[in-house]
Amino acid sequence: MTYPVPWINIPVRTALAIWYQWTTRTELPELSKVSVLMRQRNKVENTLRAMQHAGPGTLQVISDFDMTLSRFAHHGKRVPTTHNILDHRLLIDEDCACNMRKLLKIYYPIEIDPSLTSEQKIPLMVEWWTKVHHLLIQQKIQRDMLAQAVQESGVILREGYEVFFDRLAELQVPLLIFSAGVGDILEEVVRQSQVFHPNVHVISNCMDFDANGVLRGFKGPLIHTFNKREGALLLAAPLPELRERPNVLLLGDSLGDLAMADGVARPRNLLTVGFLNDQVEERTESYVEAFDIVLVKDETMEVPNAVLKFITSGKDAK
Ligand SMILES: Nc1ccn([C@@H]2O[C@H](COP(=O)(O)O)[C@@H](O)[C@H]2O)c(=O)n1
Repeated sequence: MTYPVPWINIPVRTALAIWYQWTTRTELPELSKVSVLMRQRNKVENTLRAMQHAGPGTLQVISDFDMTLSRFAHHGKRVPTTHNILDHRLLIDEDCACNMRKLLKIYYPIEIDPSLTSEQKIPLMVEWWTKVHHLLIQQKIQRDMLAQAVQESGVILREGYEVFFDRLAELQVPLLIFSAGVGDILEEVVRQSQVFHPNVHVISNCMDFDANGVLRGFKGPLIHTFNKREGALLLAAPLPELRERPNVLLLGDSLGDLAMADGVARPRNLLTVGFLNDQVEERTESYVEAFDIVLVKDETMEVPNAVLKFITSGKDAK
């Protein structure tokens, strides 16, 4: 007999902990779905209660963008990342597109390879991002064309994203989108999805345009998947909206995303949710070890929305 278990390769201790979490009651029924894995459900529930008790006024949400707020796949097809949205004839020529795809084929497997450490990956990620940004700058991309490229790209946010963004806005909880993607594209996706509310802040690789609106470089320090700690300390920590909020709900799809909360001064409670989209068997163990809640091949915001509803349904919530 076969069972629909997506984590067959994990140690017995972890498997038993997950089994226990499925067979006992929880205050959040969404956490009992088979796609939800938790190493320590008690810790998750205690953190949720502590955050609920502290109220939404103490909460901030920090989220990655590509393949976290945006979907990994839709109808069996990969959804483009913000970098891949730029692969549009309005913006770049065939040669450049071909080179970018070649680089993706080389470096993406390295990015998600569970047998390599972050230290081993970092120089290669810097190489990838630098080469791609260089190719893009040579294309003299026009700012005015970005909106159309996004519109025609097929990018799509996770099911239930409206509830997530709207609830945060309604409660005035800051949402920091911290992305190693392309900031201008990310912002356009959020804008076209009609959820770019005033509580949304973006840290990313932002394009630098000349007076004629032509791309001439990227502003600020390069952000890749595995240097988000530096970005958090340098760029997120000074943001006044986030400084006095010690409770953090963090969403990511890479182990590197866990560093996005490193800039939070005096953190009190941190709840981390990891979307495990790709190479599931190989990466389940490391994700379950690293994230509090792991969502396996889940293209929805169902669990983050349930968590958010729970945290913000206590005192001083609307
Ligand atoms: N040339 C590139 C470089 C990176 N990517 C992908 O973008 C993701 C980074 O953005 P986050 O919002 O997730 O921080 C990363 O996971 C890379 O796979 C790309 O597609 N092309």
